[in-house]
Amino acid sequence: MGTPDGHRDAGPLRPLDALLSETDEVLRRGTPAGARVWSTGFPVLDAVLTGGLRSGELVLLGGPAGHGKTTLGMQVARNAVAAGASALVFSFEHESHTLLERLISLEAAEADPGEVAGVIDVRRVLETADRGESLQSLLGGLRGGAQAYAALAGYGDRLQIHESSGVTTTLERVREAVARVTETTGQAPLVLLDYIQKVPVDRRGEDERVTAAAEGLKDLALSARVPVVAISAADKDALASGHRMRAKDLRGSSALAFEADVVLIVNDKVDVVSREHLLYNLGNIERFRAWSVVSIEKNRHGKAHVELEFAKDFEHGRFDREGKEVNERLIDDRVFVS
Ligand SMILES: Nc1ncnc2c1ncn2[C@@H]1O[C@H](COP(=O)(O)OP(=O)(O)OP(=O)(O)O)[C@@H](O)[C@H]1O
Repeated sequence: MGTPDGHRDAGPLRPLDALLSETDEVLRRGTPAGARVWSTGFPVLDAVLTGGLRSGELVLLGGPAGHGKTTLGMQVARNAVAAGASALVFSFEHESHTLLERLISLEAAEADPGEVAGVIDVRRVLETADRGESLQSLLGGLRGGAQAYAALAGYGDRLQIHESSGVTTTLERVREAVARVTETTGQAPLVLLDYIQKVPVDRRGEDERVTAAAEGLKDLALSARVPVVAISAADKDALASGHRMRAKDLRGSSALAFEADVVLIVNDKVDVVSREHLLYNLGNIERFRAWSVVSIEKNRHGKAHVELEFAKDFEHGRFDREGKEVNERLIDDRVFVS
């Protein structure tokens, strides 16, 4: 039986000689024989991840509330689609029209990083329209709107948003939707799930539920040969001020960190730089507020404990793609609190 990326399904047991000839056969067909790789669209992040996100991987994206997890996840999904792949977003948090408003502005800014319409401009135009005008014509009135509309329309069904429910969107429904998108678009999608603690699982305690959800998503990544990027909420204690969020602060953290292949934690730079950078140059506080630090805390196929920084452009629902390694010393855990 064939699989989405052309590997022959020989069942779970693989003698080495069969594995060698199977790999040889795949290569001779002109197909890559390893995992499929989805570029994140962020060159420095791709470099750390040795190319991008891989089929079979569970990637956790954590961080304190409101610090850009959804923004980063949506941008990675959009970048994959812009590069010709497909993506499926399970959104337990936002309605699809809210994500569409962000996507329109993000797309406009990606085409022209100048003074294009922000998310708020897009929302205002859509919410106040009352003359029966078409979406294309409304967006045509916004700077960058026409290009954004054309790009999004061009993606067609390769980007799909699933308005998920913490009651009915079980792992089984997630699995079915991935299979459906694979079938209709002809390619296995990058999967973004926002967020893992919302997936309904029939277990008692929170840790048990998160464990079951993480196991289920890892299993899905392997069996459907897709990367699953799961956004994760922080534990209550980690939300206290003066704390650098780490993988151990994710809700249900022990199972999450164990199951995940890659763990990315987003923090505001101003919250995580060592205090000497703030004390002796007060201008740094304002400068650091404009940046987020993405810490690669776990990376099964490459270097871990790398700190990257990206300029925020939340006004356009995005981060600047040209990030870099953080130069400043970061605090380890607890910040100095006077
Ligand atoms: N139009 C806008 N202009 C500027 N900032 C905005 C705009 N819209 C949203 N933001 C900010 O962007 C930030 C990132 O939002 P995002 O939804 O990505 O965060 P998150 O980490 O996923 O949050 P949560 O944990 O609440 O889901 C938020 O702090 C929000 O206040």
